[in-house]
Amino acid sequence: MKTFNNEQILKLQTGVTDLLAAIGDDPDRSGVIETPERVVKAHAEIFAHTGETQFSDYKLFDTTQDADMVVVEGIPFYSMCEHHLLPFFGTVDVSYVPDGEIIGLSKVPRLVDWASRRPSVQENLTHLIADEMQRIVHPKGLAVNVTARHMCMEMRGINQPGTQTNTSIYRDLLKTDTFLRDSFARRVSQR
Ligand SMILES: Nc1nc2c(ncn2[C@@H]2O[C@H](COP(=O)(O)OP(=O)(O)OP(=O)(O)O)[C@@H](O)[C@H]2O)c(=O)[nH]1
Repeated sequence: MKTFNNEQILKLQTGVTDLLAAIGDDPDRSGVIETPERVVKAHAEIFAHTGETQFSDYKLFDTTQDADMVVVEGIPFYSMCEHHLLPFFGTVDVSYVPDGEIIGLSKVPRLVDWASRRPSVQENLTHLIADEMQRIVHPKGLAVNVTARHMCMEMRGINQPGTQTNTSIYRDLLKTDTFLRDSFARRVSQR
């Protein structure tokens, strides 16, 4: 969780109070009187890694099994669209072919969580996860697949509940080796 300083807390609380007043609500009514404080706490979690450029909570291990493909699939994520500050959420699938080193398995969902907790768009989230996997593991091949629902498309605007969006990145062996690429694509499409 992020720790906001006093100036940030005051700005956030004032912003929420002003927003409530601006939409025609009464910021002093009992139901919302503590809302600015709650929103600060919620934002400290939701936007915990805003501005951070490198994921650091990982461990690597040596391996000699460098021909195998590792897949961590169906990792849930929740993020916030940077255009409307509304949630987008779904699942991430990550696959890589190690080149002498493997990452601790739990660190892949941790990386996804780290990347998600900032204002973003789905394409940039997909790239951030891929670029950090690349930097950390230096794999022979890498694939990242993100499937999401966007509340900015469901509860407003075009108003299309259930629409799913998909973004994917394939690099090196996972792009050029048809067996590896197709087996990853088949796994994630069958889920
Ligand atoms: N490519 C991409 N677009 C996104 C994402 N999240 C939101 N958007 C889009 O950002 C666009 C913003 O367009 P604008 O025309 O500036 O905003 P708007 O008037 O609210 O657009 P509508 O949603 O069409 O009503 C919309 O088309 C959204 O669907 C995302 O993760 N990736």
